[in-house]
Amino acid sequence: MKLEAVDYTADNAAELFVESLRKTGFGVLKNHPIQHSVVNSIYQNWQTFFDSAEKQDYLYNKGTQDGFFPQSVSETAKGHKEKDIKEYYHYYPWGQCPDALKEEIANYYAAANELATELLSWIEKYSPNEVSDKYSEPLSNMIKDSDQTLLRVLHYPPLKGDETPGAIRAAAHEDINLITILPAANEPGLQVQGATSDEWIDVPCDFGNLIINIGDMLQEASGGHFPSTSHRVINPEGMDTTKSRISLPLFLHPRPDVKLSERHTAETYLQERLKELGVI
Ligand SMILES: O=C(O)CCC(=O)C(=O)O
Ligand SMILES: [Fe+2]
Repeated sequence: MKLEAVDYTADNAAELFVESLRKTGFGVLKNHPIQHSVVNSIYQNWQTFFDSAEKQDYLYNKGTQDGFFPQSVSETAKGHKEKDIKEYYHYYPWGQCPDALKEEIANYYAAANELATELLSWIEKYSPNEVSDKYSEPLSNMIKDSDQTLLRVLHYPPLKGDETPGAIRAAAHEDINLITILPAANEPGLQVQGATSDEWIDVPCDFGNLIINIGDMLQEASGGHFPSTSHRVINPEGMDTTKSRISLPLFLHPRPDVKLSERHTAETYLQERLKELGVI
């Protein structure tokens, strides 16, 4: 299995992109409308934030889950024992955010949401009829006016050598939401699981690529047609251990009342998964 970047401006982009999602759970776009300079600036400004003591003033709110999550409360992936080696900030338009960082991140959030709406309409267009018949409403509509869509700014600190044995930057997991939009990070490390559980494929990380992956909610809504594929972020080696890695996944969440399947609304699904993660 290999992941090829699809040119967003090509005539057959939608078809190729959805084919990649169907086969691998992942799609990679180049020449897309998200500006590299904006992503680069966000990486730099948030690196400064993570390097400062100011981050402690924005500690996450337990009830609403917005704000800074230090390494000490960071996630343990489902089925894993060790915490991931990461700290992160959960940005929601209604949530807490340092004033100096707000405008830039809010603009990115809006632009990436707009692109997500288009990509969900591509996914719907290239869903076979028996699959799209299952969608309780158009996929792009499911995220409209949702206050649940989460922008996570992730900081993987340099490795110090005293990490818990077996811990990695992000242990293998699947995303919970509908789809995830992830600009290529400033350092490599992201891998997606191949056909067998021990095959890991590097996600092409050329700066400027945009990576999109299927989450469990779309897998649920499509009756398994679109697979929510396991992925992970491995630890750097050699000189790279001294470098931080910043990434910026946008997790598109439907409104809580959206019916995903006979079994689940978006809300019941999310609550079940967050409990498993140990964050609520
Ligand atoms: O940092 C990355 O490249 C991926 C992060 C990720 O998969 C996640 O936070 O769910
Ligand atoms: Fe993920």
